[in-house]
This record gives sequence, structure tokens and C-alpha cells, in this order.
Amino acid sequence: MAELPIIDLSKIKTHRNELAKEIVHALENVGFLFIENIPDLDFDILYKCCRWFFALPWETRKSLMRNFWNKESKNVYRGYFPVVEGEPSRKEGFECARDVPPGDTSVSPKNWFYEKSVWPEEDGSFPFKKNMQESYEIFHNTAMEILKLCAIGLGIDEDAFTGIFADKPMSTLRLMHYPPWDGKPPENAIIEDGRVVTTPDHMDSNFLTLLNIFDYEGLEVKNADDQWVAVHPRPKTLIMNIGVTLSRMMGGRLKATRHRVMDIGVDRYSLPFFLSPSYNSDVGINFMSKYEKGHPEHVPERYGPWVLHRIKHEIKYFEYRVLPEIED
Ligand SMILES: O=C(O)CCC(=O)C(=O)O
Ligand SMILES: [Fe+2]
Repeated sequence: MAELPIIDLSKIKTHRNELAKEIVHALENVGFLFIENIPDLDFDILYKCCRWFFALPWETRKSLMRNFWNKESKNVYRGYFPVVEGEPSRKEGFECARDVPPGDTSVSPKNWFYEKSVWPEEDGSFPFKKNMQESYEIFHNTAMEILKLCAIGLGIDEDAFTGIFADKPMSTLRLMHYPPWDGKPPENAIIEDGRVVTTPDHMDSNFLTLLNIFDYEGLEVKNADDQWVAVHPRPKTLIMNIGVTLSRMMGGRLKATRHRVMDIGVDRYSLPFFLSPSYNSDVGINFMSKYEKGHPEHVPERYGPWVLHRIKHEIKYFEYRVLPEIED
């Protein structure tokens, strides 16, 4: 695979069916694509958000740390997670989301997936919270437009997918910083050919990911011939892939492609938006049988419990295996 397919969103009104077919074709084959000409998205602001946050004093980052790493914190899920020595995933991150509207009593207080985002104090020189909240909404809207195209390309109702995000999506906007290894990397970060990973081989668990890699190399995806291929950054372009949730609903017809990040020897920043359905929405298998005859019967399944089990007990990435269970 040479380059990833490129979807030009400036054609969204004029070439709707064409784009829809291109997206579905890309998801049926490569599973990764570039998205360019995204309305309203300011890549310079996104980069500034990364640089601003990770330049904050350690004490400030620590005060936003999840409760697992800082017992003085109340936040379990949102906020800051630190670099954990000995992990093959060498990154610190900051995660935020759209808060549930005040007074919404439909969410159990024990359901930490919906806890309020925590924010660092600002001195007025850079509107970090405002930029992050606005960017979250731009990513969300972009994802909804893409999912409409995806449905059109599959020949089903345009809103077949968007409905499960209408009420309280569990999406996350994450800033990431990969600092260079401090000395020798741990054995579990060294792969077959002696090279070093900073995010090991994985598939995303959520529904769809929109990723910014700025000007950084390092991302690799596995192609249909089972070869790792480098994704070179393109200016002002997002990388899109789907997660296991959507792939599983589609019986594997749309591909959740394996990917990893290689050590590039210097600080690396990236910014993924992990689009995730609402906790109670149905992401069960055989989704297409809701729209077409000839598929095995759809089996309803709630997103929240399914994804918690997957990230905590099956995948066990360091930032997720520490999460508590949810009784609901
Ligand atoms: O940092 C990157 O380029 C990709 C990170 C990634 O794949 C992830 O966080 O799921
Ligand atoms: Fe990923």
C-alpha cells in the first residue's frame, strides 16, 4: 500500500454519492484514510493545545491526574494520565469530553464514563478550555458527516449510524505527548526487527477515530498483505480509521485496521478524537439486518458494558485496565 485514500470533504455537497462510495470502499479495504478540507478545524490551534498542556508544571498536571495515580483527585476517567515506566506505551495524555447537561438525571452518578471534564487554570494568554471544547464539537460534527456518507455508501438510511450519538455520546478528545525513552526502553517495547514502539500494535475499540499527527512520522498501519506500512503526515489532513465497535456491527465488512506508533527518537505529539456511542445505545452484531433482508438476525447489545469489558479485561492498556467496574 503506498498512500492512504484521500477523502476531500469540500466535495461533500457537490459529489455526495461519489464520496460515500469512496469512504465505504476505503473502509472495506485499507480501513485507514486521509480526510482533508474539514470545515472549521484549525490545526494550528490543536497543536498549540498540545504544546500548552504538556508544558504545564508537573504539579498542575498532577492535580488533573486520574484518581488511580493521584488519590487526591476525584476524577476516575477524564483528565490527565502520566507516563508509566516499564510500559511499552510511552505517553502521557489529557482527555476531555462534552459534559452531560446540568440537571440530566438519566445518568447514574456511579457511571464515571460521564464524569465532568477537569480543566487546568488559565492565565488568560491562551484559551485552552474554549479551544478544546470547540474542537470537540467540530470533530463530532465532522464524524457525523462522515457517518452519513458511510451510510449512503452502504445503501442504507443516511442517519442509520448518527442516531446512536444523538443522546450523550461517550466520545473523548485526547491530547498525547510521547517523550523520548529515558535510557533503554523496556524489553516489551522492542519488536522483532529491533525497532522500538511507543504505542504497540492495536485496533481501536471505539466506533471511529479522527487522528491528528501534525508533522510527525511514526504511525504505521497493517495492510491487507499483513505488512506494516508507514503513514506519512499530510498538512492539514486528518487520519480516519474505524474501531472494533463498528467493524463488529458490520460483521467485519468494514475493517478495524491494526496500527502502532514507532519511536521517532524525539518528542511526538498527536491528538485523536475517539468517537464513541452513548452508554445505552445498541451496537449489537448483524446491524445490517435492520436495513436489508438476507442477514442473520441482529442481536442487541449496549455499548457501555461491552466497551468497558473490552478495554479493561481484554485489551488491558495501562490507561484503561485501572478503571473501576460500573454497576448500573
Ligand atoms: O499517536 C498516534 O499517532 C496514534 C495513537 C493511537 O493509535 C491511539 O491512541 O489509539
Ligand atoms: Fe489507535
